[in-house]
Amino acid sequence: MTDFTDEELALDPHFADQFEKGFRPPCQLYLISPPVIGDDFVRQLAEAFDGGNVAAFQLRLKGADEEAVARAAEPLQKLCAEREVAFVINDSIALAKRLGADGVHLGQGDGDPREARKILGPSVQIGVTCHDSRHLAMEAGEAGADYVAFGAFYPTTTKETLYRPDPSILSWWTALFELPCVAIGGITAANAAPLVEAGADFLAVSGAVWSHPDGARAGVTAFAGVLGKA
Ligand SMILES: Cc1ncc(COP(=O)(O)OP(=O)(O)O)c(N)n1
Ligand SMILES: Cc1nc(C(=O)O)sc1CCOP(=O)(O)O
Ligand SMILES: [Mg+2]
Repeated sequence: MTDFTDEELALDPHFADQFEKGFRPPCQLYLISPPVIGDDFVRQLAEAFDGGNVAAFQLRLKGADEEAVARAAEPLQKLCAEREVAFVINDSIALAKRLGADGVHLGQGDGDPREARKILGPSVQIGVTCHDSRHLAMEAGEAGADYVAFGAFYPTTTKETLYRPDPSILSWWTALFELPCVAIGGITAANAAPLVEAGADFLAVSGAVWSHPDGARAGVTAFAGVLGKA
């Protein structure tokens, strides 16, 4: 654990200089699977992809054992490859390695990003949960993460959450660092605008897509109006 405060890090020009300032692409959608999926989920995911541009898909099956996640992953990973959507495994560096996933998402208790990099190599995307903490985000950047995730910005029934960042953490991050930031937690097409305006590079969304009353395709399409409008 690096021993310095948020304030010290924020003022450290060397740390900030690790990331070149430059062009930020428009905010994109990062789709998170429901925590439990049925046999029909490949079709639902294809429908979601038909609804608009999705940059990444995270397979997040909480409580399922590795074999079950690996079985579920096979057709989903194939579909993602066909649609040029990055396929990200939640929680498990070992499973991401075994499947040849495009990325792994690590919570604060899911493993060390430096260890993940050693195991997965330079081209696999490593994301790190940073809750509402500038300090955790700077540590993740220093450890070689490819993105940092802040949340939960809004109440959500998908996961029990303890943190509620202000959108200004996104503008603070993007003003200092080129490393992409992800906003997550209770995000809908109706409440996403402040996050996009604050500089989120990705909106990570689950419930608003999978529980959309008109289906997952409409759930993705609903975000078209707010994405990239900062
Ligand atoms: C993009 C993204 N951000 C945050 C999380 C949450 O990760 P974690 O804190 O490890 O919680 P679980 O998702 O494992 O319950 C995420 N999965 N994806
Ligand atoms: C998986 C997850 N992580 C969060 C965090 O705050 O780190 S919130 C969350 C749930 C995301 O699903 P929904 O879009 O349905 O709220
Ligand atoms: Mg996790």
